[in-house]
Amino acid sequence: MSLPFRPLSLTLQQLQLDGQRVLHDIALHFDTPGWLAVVGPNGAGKSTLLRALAGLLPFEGQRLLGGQDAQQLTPSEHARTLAWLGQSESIRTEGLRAAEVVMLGRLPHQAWLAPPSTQDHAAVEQAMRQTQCWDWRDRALHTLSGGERQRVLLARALAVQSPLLLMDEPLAHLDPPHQSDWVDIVRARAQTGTLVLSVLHELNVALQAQSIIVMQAGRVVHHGAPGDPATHAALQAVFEQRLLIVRVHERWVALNA
Ligand SMILES: Nc1ncnc2c1ncn2[C@@H]1O[C@H](COP(=O)(O)OP(=O)(O)OP(=O)(O)O)[C@@H](O)[C@H]1O
Repeated sequence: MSLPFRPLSLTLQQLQLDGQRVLHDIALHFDTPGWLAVVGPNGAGKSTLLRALAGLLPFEGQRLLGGQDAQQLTPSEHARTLAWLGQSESIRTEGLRAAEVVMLGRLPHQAWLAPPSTQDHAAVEQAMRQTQCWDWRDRALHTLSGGERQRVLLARALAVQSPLLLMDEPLAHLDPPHQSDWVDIVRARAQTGTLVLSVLHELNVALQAQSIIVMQAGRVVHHGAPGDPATHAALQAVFEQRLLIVRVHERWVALNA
């Protein structure tokens, strides 16, 4: 059972990496569950923003979780509250079976050295069935294809059952049917009290989110609904007017111009 939803806020004056200012002047507040997409051109700062929101990078500013300084939470409370799926994650998985990798998502729920509970096993099975990787639960992760592996890593993030779920390029390696499945999964999670923040390069998937955060040159330049003409204008501006956004079968679709 997931924890109750907690609002997440970020007030960031600046974030530097190796002495370079990568993000600046960002204020974001998420006070309801839902699915949001972060988009923008290469190098805009999307991954860095998501890492800052996840508490993985230090910055000048403040991050609040449930109204309190996120640094005040214990590591395991933080890990139960916020699950993270990184871009092209390289975890040391030699010898680990897919189900064991997904079980890593349950660590924040387990007492020190205690074996996984019935609830942990149920959460792993549910997540692996959702991402359709249960059939290869006994296979070593390194023997899986890129898309199969990504579905296992996605299951690991889902198995945490956290109220906040941050994913950087979760659709990497996924074929179109599994991209559609991912949309169904995050929509279902959003409806049951989870905030899903996802960095996406696939604009046509991002346009199905509840809300879109548009970034350019280290800043958030727009935050709005996918059907809002202001969102379309912001997307066209950051992508140098090289896309068209049109309505097809009740959906907004981005076409290369
Ligand atoms: N360690 C670093 N030192 C200096 N600059 C960095 C470092 N890591 C990233 N950057 C720079 O920070 C900027 C933002 O990078 P980030 O990965 O957040 O962009 P992004 O929007 O996710 O890009 P992409 O769409 O290409 O994945 C880029 O210009 C990048 O070159």
